[in-house]
Amino acid sequence: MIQTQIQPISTALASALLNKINNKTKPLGSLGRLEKLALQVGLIQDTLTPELNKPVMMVFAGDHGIVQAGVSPFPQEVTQQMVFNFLSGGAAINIFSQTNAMQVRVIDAGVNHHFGMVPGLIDAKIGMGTQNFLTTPAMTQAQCEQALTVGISLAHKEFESCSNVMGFGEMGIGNTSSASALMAVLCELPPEQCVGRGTGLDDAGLQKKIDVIKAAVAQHKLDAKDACQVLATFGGFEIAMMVGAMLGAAEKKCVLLIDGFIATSALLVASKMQPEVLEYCVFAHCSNESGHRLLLHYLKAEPLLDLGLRLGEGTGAALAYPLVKAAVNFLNEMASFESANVSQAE
Ligand SMILES: Cc1cc2ncn([C@H]3O[C@H](COP(=O)(O)O)[C@@H](O)[C@H]3O)c2cc1C
Ligand SMILES: O=C(O)c1cccnc1
Repeated sequence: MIQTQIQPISTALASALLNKINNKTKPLGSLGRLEKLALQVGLIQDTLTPELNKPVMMVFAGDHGIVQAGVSPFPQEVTQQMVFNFLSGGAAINIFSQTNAMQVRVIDAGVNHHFGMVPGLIDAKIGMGTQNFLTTPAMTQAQCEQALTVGISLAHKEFESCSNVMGFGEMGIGNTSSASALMAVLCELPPEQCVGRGTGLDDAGLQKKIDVIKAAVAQHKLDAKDACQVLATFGGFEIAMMVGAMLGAAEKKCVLLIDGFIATSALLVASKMQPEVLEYCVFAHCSNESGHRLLLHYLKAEPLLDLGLRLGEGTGAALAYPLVKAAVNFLNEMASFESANVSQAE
């Protein structure tokens, strides 16, 4: 059903890259995580001189029927209001992307609003928000497949316009509930460990959200191995499209910048479909959303930043991008012991 073929990254240049890194004018290993990043990007691009071109931040927006169960403190219309905010450049993701020279794409994957022709908005609407997954699957298999296919082609389009580094962000009131349900089923974990306060639920709100996710997981009795069905049942249109875009980007050997809890839940789904996608990922940060740390641990991912963010939109991914750039730049531009005439350790 998935039309992507992701190659495992070639390790042919691993020792040459390590050699290049180790010969830079610094004590062995002293650039820590940046050295691992430089190696990863070199391997992804299969070159000793990687380049990061046209970084793009793809922000997928969609609405969620599960909001009817009272799982978010914010009303659903915030999703469409934030889409307008993204388009006029006023959201956190606009500011951080601009800070780091990343282009922002705003994609309507399934917001419950008729936008009509709005300049700058990519119309990829699958539906007017999902169904309430407490009672029925969030979307049909056909809608899920359509979202995946469109996501793949959006990433391919960016690659064809010369982008080889892509960040993934989202907007959708209620989507931490989707992400929690996806995590609980696919990681086979108790919902309590996967549910957090989202945009700021109080203790009673959190307990209610846990009860809702528990009831939904119990109601659908899904097979953890059927990632497509799990995605269709609990996903949002923006999450499903992000899954497709991640697979499409990895197929083209791009560097993927993975944001917070929701983007990581999309990657979890993608990794169940094609595990090789993980080799292309840079895990930007650990969100304060309860569940993200455990999800990262499950994926054996080491996040770069831990800033107490809990926003989404791609903000963590945009903030981590300069570290990836710094890694590539040191690999390409830093002097070696030989070129700078510096003595090595004895
Ligand atoms: C103004 C505003 C801007 C946001 N930007 C991202 N989110 C984040 O919060 C939402 C998920 O939280 P929950 O599941 O609790 O609704 C998503 O839209 C996510 O991107 C926002 C939320 C709000 C209110
Ligand atoms: O980590 C995230 O992506 C997140 C956390 C809380 C609310 N929205 C997004």
